[in-house]
Amino acid sequence: MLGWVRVVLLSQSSKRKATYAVLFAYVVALLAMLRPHIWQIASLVERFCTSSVNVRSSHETYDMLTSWISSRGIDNASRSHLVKLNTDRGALADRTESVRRPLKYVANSGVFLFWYKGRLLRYQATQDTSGYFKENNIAITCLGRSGTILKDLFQDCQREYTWLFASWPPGTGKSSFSLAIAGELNMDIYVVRVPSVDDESLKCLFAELPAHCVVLLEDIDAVISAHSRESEAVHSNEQPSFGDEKKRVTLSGLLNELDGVSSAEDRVLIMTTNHEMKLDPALIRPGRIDKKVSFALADRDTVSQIYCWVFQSPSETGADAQPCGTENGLLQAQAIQFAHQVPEGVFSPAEILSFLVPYRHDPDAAHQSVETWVESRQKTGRNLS
Ligand SMILES: Nc1ncnc2c1ncn2[C@@H]1O[C@H](COP(=O)(O)OP(=O)(O)OP(=O)(O)O)[C@@H](O)[C@H]1O
Repeated sequence: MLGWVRVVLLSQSSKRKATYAVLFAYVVALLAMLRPHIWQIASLVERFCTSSVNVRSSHETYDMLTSWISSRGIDNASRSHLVKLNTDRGALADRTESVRRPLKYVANSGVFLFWYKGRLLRYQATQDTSGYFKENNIAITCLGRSGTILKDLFQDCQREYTWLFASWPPGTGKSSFSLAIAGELNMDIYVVRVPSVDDESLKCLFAELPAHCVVLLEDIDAVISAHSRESEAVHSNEQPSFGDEKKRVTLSGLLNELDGVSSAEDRVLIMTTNHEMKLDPALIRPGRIDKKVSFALADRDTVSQIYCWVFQSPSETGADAQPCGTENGLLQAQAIQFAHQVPEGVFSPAEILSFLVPYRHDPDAAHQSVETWVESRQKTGRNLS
C-alpha cells in the first residue's frame, strides 16, 4: 500500500506533496498496526500524561462546575440529563422562590471535549450506582502533568457561581457608593434599613422626605411578599399572625411608597441587597429600577487601590489625590506586589481594608502577614473550599 501511494504522487512531480503523502501513509499504516492496542495506549496516556479533577454531586463544587458547564452548553449533546433548579444549595430557599428559578440540565453520562483558555479539556460524566444512593460524578481532564489549567477552571467556576447564585458577601461598597453619589450630587441622603421598619413607619418616613434628596433603602430583600407569608405559615404549621406582619414592610406597602418617590423629580432612590435572587420581580421590574449595579468581591485592581489608599502619605490625602498615580512609583509597585498575594474574587473590599488598617504604619509587616491571613481565611471555609 505504501509503495502504491508513493508512485501515484511522484507522477505529479511535486516533491513536497510526495513527502507529505509518504508521511501520511506512514501515519495511517502506524495507526492500522496499533489499532488492536489503541485502548491500552489510550489508557497509558491517560494514566501517565494527563491530570484530572473529580467532583461528586454531593459536594457544592459540583453545582459550581455544572452551572459553568451548562451555561456554555458544553454537554448539550448528551441524551440523558438530570434536571435541577438553578439555585444556591447553601441558601434556605423559600419553596415559592423555586417557581422563579431557571432550570439547569446536567448530563448524567457521556464524554465531552471543550476548549478552555486555549487548552482542550475533557469532561466525563458518570453515575456511581454501587452504593444505596446513586451519585453523579464528573471528571475534568487535561493533557499534561500540571493541573494549573484545571485549578484556573475551578476558580472561574467559583467566581461565576458566587456572582450568580450565592448571597454576596457584605462589605463590597454598596452603602459607601450611595453616600458618594449623594456627595457628588450635593444632596442630603436619607437611609432606611428595611428590616427595622414596617409599612406604617415607612409611610411616615416617606411623607417627610424633602423634594430634593437621595433615599437609600438598605437590605430590601427583607420585604415580605404575600406568597412568602403564606409559605411561612405553611412551614410553621400556623395561621399567619397579623400582629407579626405589622413589624415588617410588605411588598405592596413598599411598592406604594416607591411609586410615590420615583414619581417625584429630583429624588434619587437607591436600593441595596445581598440576596438578589430573593427579590420579587415586581420590585425590580424595568420602569421601577432604571439601573442595576453589581458589586463584586475585590479584584486585583481594587486590592491595589485599597493598598495605596491605606499607605499613602498624609500629604497625599485629599479629594483629588491620586495615591497610586505613576509619580508614586514605589507605592504603586508595592501595591501591585500585595495585590498578587491576595487571590482575586475571594475577599470583599471591607475585609481587605480591615486586614490592612492595623498595619498602616508598617507596610512590610502587612506583606509578611498576608499569606498567613489568606491561608487562615481559606481554612475557615471562606469562599475557597
Ligand atoms: N471599593 C472599595 N474601596 C475601599 N473601601 C471600600 C470599598 N468597598 C467597601 N469599602 C469599605 O468597606 C466598608 C464597608 O463598605 P459598605 O458598608 O459600603 O459595604 P456594603 O456593601 O454596603 O455592606 P453591607 O452589605 O454590609 O451593607 C467601608 O468601610 C468601606 O469604606
